[in-house]
Amino acid sequence: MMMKGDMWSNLGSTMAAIMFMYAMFRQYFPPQLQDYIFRYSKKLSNLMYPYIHVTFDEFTGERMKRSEAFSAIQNYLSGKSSAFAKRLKADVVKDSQSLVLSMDYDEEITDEFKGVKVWWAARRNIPKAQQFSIYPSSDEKRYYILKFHKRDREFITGTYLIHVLKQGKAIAADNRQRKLYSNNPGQSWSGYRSTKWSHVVFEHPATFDTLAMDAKKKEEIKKDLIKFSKGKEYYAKIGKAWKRGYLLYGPPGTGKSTMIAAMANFLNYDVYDLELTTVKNNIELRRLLIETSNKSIIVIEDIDCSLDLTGQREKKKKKDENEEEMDPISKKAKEEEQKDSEVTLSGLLNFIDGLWSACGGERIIVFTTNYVEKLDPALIRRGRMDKHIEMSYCRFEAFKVLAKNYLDIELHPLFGEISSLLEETDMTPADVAENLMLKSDDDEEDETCLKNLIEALKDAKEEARKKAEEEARLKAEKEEKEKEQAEKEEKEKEQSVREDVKEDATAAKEVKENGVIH
Ligand SMILES: Nc1ncnc2c1ncn2[C@@H]1O[C@H](COP(=O)(O)OP(=O)(O)OP(=O)(O)O)[C@@H](O)[C@H]1O
Ligand SMILES: [Mg+2]
Repeated sequence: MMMKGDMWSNLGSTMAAIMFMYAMFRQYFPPQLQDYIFRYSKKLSNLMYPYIHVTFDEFTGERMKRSEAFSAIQNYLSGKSSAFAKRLKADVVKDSQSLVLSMDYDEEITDEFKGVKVWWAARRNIPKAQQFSIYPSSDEKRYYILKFHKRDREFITGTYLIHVLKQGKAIAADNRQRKLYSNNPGQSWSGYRSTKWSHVVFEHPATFDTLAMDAKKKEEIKKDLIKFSKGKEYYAKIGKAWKRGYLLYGPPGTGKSTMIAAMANFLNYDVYDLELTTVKNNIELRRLLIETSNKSIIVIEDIDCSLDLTGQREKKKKKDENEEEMDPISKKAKEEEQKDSEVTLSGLLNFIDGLWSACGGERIIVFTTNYVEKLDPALIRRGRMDKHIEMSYCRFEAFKVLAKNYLDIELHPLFGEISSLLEETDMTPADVAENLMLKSDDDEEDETCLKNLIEALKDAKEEARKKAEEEARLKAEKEEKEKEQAEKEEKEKEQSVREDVKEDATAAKEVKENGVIH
């Protein structure tokens, strides 16, 4: 057995021999010959080293989009790593209830597929200046390296990598925790991985089952969404970008935002809630669009309030009382933040269907508004907003959904009265729902709720009647006043005509008598 001391002395003498040979080589061989020898020794080592390395960077392209391949590989390897790697990183996913393990940096694992062996390694490059920071660096570069034998090149590039991507995407779909993104005005775009979108986990409980609206209309929307989500080939065939625009309009409290949540839950999509008033200009708008991911709904709420259709935005600036006392840097940052947005209608139209809007695909764009008539026709024409959905006041069909959800009843003797009241009165689903909220666990409460609703509907009906009466009275008053004014004007006109005729007659008489013309 070799002793420790022997081993070190052997290693030392081998190193010394190599260094001696290198020095001889530099001294006695001419530079051209050195080059030649280097080139051939490299070729020789390539011949002797039979492996190929492929790198998969986390961020790719000029705009530094997160690579789909990287994410898929990460997911694929997470399953393998938890079984084989010795050092793992842990992450919480899916309602914070399960842990996903992935291999740690500088760790390597072996994978085997159809009898072919490959090696995967996770690496990262930390910029020198930040190597000693305790916080994760935003410029850190992460990548995976795949190593395989060169004889397997065709199999790996043709079959294995496709298998990895497919599996990775399937695992991602299983673990997917949906997100609600919002654009953050404070955040900067410095650092190549930063984004203005910040997110929280999307956990809205609304579904199409709980959405109160006409059943036929609901089915139609669901069908439309399914057709869209399965339409990749169809959209490619007809040469259209894979996206669809929905315009939801109706009075406040009729379920427009609830519908968006139901759509996202139905399709399992992320939601990007775009606050247009904080977007500085069209370029920033385009960049925000590019940074959205596939399978997402981009929402612009109250579009009529966020964009003045002449191209100028509403002035929102309020003078901050403390602004005078601020130091110059904070003041500049504040001014920058408060600057009026310069997003124009044409910028928004470009966002919806310009060339950039086609990057990625599988996106739904939803606009909501309370006043559809205020919108520029160019914004809502078919092709941009493909489907217009009116969210209206609660009628009996919608009420039945709410009664089932809130009180768990499908039939009740009071339904008849409620039905006719709902046909005569405009009450929003939000108001109906409020009346159906149980105030205690008492079983008798169902009936109390329905009676309360009937009272509320009667009050609303009475109020609407009074309002209509008042409006009719005001209208009649206005018409009476207009009539009086018109009569007065008519009389004055007649009077002035009469006076003119009289004056003319006097003048004619004077001419006749004196031959004078005034
Ligand atoms: N159609 C509906 N089905 C079920 N619940 C509804 C419906 N409409 C309204 N609601 C209830 O009323 C509340 C308010 O609705 P929502 O925020 O979706 O209205 P909105 O149309 O987006 O209003 P706004 O125009 O003010 O944004 C929701 O939390 C929901 O509980
Ligand atoms: Mg809303």
